[in-house]
Amino acid sequence: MSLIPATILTGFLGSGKTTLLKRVLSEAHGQKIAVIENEFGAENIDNDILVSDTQEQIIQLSNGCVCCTIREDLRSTLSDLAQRRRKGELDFERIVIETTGLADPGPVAQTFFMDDEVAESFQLDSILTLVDAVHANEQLDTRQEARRQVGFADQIFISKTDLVKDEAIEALSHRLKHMNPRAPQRRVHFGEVPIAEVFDLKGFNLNAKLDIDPDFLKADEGHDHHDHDHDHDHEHGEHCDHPHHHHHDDDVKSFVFRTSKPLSPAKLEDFLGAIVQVYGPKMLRYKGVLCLKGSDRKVIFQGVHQLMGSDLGPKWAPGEAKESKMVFIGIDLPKEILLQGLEGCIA
Ligand SMILES: Nc1nc2c(ncn2[C@@H]2O[C@H](COP(=O)(O)OP(=O)(O)OP(=O)(O)O)[C@@H](O)[C@H]2O)c(=O)[nH]1
Repeated sequence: MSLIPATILTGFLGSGKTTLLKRVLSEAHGQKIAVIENEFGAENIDNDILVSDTQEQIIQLSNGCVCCTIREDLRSTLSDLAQRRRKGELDFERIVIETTGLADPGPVAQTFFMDDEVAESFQLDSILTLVDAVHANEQLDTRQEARRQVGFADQIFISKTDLVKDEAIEALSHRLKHMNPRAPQRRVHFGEVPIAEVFDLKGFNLNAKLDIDPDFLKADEGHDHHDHDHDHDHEHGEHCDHPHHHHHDDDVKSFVFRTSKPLSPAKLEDFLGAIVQVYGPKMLRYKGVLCLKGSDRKVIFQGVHQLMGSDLGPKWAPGEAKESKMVFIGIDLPKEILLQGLEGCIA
């Protein structure tokens, strides 16, 4: 049986991974695609966003990051999928793994080489990295995960170019080229991209990854992911000596707000508008599915720093509990202020 091509979709928080994936799934008519969704927060919002008419299998790996704490889940999920496919219980031709925005793609890619069972069934086709034209410079300046995502990319997609001047995009593109000269770059508008530039790129080049990470093919016992007091901030992933070390669980935290009472759209707009003015820089990512008073449809609300927006989602299903849930991911977020303020937005 031929190997199942696998694509790792990565990119910092809110860079447009789900938007691109949704687009690809709806365009890839006739292809059966299994999707592994990994979210950092305790609630899976992407599931609500990723409603698609195609028949892909969507498997959730929530509440932990696939590159570290739940890496074993990824391994077992992949072998389980391959086994069920062999038995004829599942039918899919390829797999896409959407990582959390805080994932280091290195260890995720490693799974395809280090684990015999996975390696026997899957072949890593490429790592696709979304780069948010609005926030990338700051993310690359401050977050090692963002730099690793660019360093490991086989293909870079620059999103949100509609919000940024051309000169700024060119400067960003230049910076990305400097960080990763091998990866072709392409601008994408709300995930619009020809499918031929997403699948079967045969882009994964092991030698290039070994340049970035000489330990890529070594078993990582002894690597402790969270117990390091140094953070090697190299612009070039290529020169990082300690690629497995990262800190996202330490400084980035998430929490969830839930209510089963409808929210007032006006109060919510006022409150969130004010909150992002003050705490926007710390608000790496927030998203939610909301039940607003006067609306029979779900409202999908989300943002990155000061940039927020909402879309109408599907209708609440008959009998479905109309619960609003919002996940906030950030650094030193004022959890109590946010939770109390949101309570105050109940209609
Ligand atoms: N203006 C603009 N907005 C975009 C574009 N692509 C995505 N977005 C918006 O950016 C926000 C984040 O997009 P997502 O696709 O959810 O990002 P993500 O990378 O999946 O986010 P996480 O999984 O939370 O890390 C959403 O509000 C999108 O509508 C784009 O090209 N232009």
